[in-house]
Amino acid sequence: MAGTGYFAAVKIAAEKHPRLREKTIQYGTAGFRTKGEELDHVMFRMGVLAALRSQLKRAVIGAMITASHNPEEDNGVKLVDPLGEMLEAAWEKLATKLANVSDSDLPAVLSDIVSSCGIDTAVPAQVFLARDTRPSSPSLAQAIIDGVQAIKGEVKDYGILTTPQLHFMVRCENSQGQYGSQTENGYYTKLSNAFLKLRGHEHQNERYHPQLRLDGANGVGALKIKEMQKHLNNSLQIELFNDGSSGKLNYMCGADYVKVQQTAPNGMPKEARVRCASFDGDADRIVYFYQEKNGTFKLLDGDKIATLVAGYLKELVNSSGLNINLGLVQTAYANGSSTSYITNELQVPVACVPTGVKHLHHKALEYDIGVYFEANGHGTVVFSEKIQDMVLMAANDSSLSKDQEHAARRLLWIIGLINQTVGDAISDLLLVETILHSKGWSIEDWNDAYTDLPNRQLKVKVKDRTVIQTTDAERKTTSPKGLQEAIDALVEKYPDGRAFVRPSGTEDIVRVYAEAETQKNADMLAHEVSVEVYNLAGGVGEKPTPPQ
Ligand SMILES: CC(=O)N[C@H]1[C@@H](OP(=O)(O)O)O[C@H](CO)[C@@H](O)[C@@H]1O
Ligand SMILES: [Mg+2]
Repeated sequence: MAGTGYFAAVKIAAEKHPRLREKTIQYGTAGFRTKGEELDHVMFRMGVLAALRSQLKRAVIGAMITASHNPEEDNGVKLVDPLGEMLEAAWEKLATKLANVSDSDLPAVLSDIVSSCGIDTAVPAQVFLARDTRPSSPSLAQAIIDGVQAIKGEVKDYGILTTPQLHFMVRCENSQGQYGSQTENGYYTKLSNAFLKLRGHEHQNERYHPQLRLDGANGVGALKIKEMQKHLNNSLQIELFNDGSSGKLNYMCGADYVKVQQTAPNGMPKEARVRCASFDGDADRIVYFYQEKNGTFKLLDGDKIATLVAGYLKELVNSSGLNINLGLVQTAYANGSSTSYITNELQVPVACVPTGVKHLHHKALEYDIGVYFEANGHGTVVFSEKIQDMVLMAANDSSLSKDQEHAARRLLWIIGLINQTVGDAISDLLLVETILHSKGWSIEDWNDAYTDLPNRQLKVKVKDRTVIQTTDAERKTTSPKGLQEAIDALVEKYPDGRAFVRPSGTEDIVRVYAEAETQKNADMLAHEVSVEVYNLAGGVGEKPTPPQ
């Protein structure tokens, strides 16, 4: 087993990447994320850690440099586990510890990790590396490379990729090609082949038109959708805006801006009834939107995508006659109308889990086919191995009826179209376009399936947000005393009222969510709940002010 001596080379390499500030940094739900200039030592150390994890798992580990929807000056890093999933929770703690130790303690802490995890340092280490388009990313990538090489690991540097593309590469490599080929071209080919088969020869179908306007958030998604388009044989015509040629990354554009501000991004024409979509800065989220004739903005977020996808998969499963259990996973932020629609109209079981993609992904794996989406537009579908084999057999089983075989074949192609590792804006876009095309729907038809309940999200600053403790997938509070009773009494006053509060995992605030029959009531309920949080959970600064 390696003692601190083994890490002497790390100590020397680390001198190029010193920890300049005492500031503590945490591996949160989305990895490390802060100003780009504060991350050099963190990247170096994550390079070392990724290499050690590669040795432990005897598999390739991914390192993605991105700060997603954050401003351009920010940056961050997320590590990717062998099957393309997010880093295991126990290692998030190790990552936090390693990022925060002093330079001189680095060898000792690494040595501890090696012995407590039982890592064989003689195993070759390999790390797949990629970055988004931020100006700080190239030098941070070099810091990761230095980290991996400090313990003689090997790096495959993909340069610029979307986050889900890197997850895809890691999965392909560790599945010995079963999932696809671990190149950019392999990614485009796999998804576009499936898309073109699903689309057939007709590009237009009833009220579906193959024209889409896309807001690329001035980020990596814009570059990569252009590449994907080359493989689509003009069957989908994407008009790209905010492509990064002049605008700033995520500035007044991108999926997060559109979802949170409930408005169209800058830099795009405002034309009624045109189908539009928006990617976030690293292209792992997507939302759709359009303007009504009277100018009203309509958002089709992760809940709308989830219901569209779950409904379509349910139809295919029924037509195929296969015995498959299909479920949908949401969080408490899912609009109440979407949950009723899925449960009552689509008759698909719904599970609710705490916020954070890893919780959704984990729960979705319990179903044969698990669909999951956060309201903000991050989501995908996962298929069990057993079901993938069953669908493959059925798609080639000539003893089945024509309808059954046809449905099984479409299911098979859908499996090929989906990036199962993580939410993927490009793959989700192609999936939504496939379903709308198949149904012959305009974006308005899609939106008409159910009407969202008006809702409001607010933030409250408190001294210590950990005083708020929750249960029941964050839908109820257990502390501080009296808060849940107060929320219940407020909710009671409003028809279709629902409200909950939880401490954010990414910001130092408490989030308040409320929905009700009218926007006015949703705004009022959210405000009243905020006041209770402020009073009972140690609010700081100005008291929440009532809605105008
Ligand atoms: C209400 C909301 O949108 N919360 C977001 C946000 O988490 P918070 O813990 O709520 O800050 O960031 C997470 C990571 O990106 C994302 O998974 C989640 O959906
Ligand atoms: Mg993102």
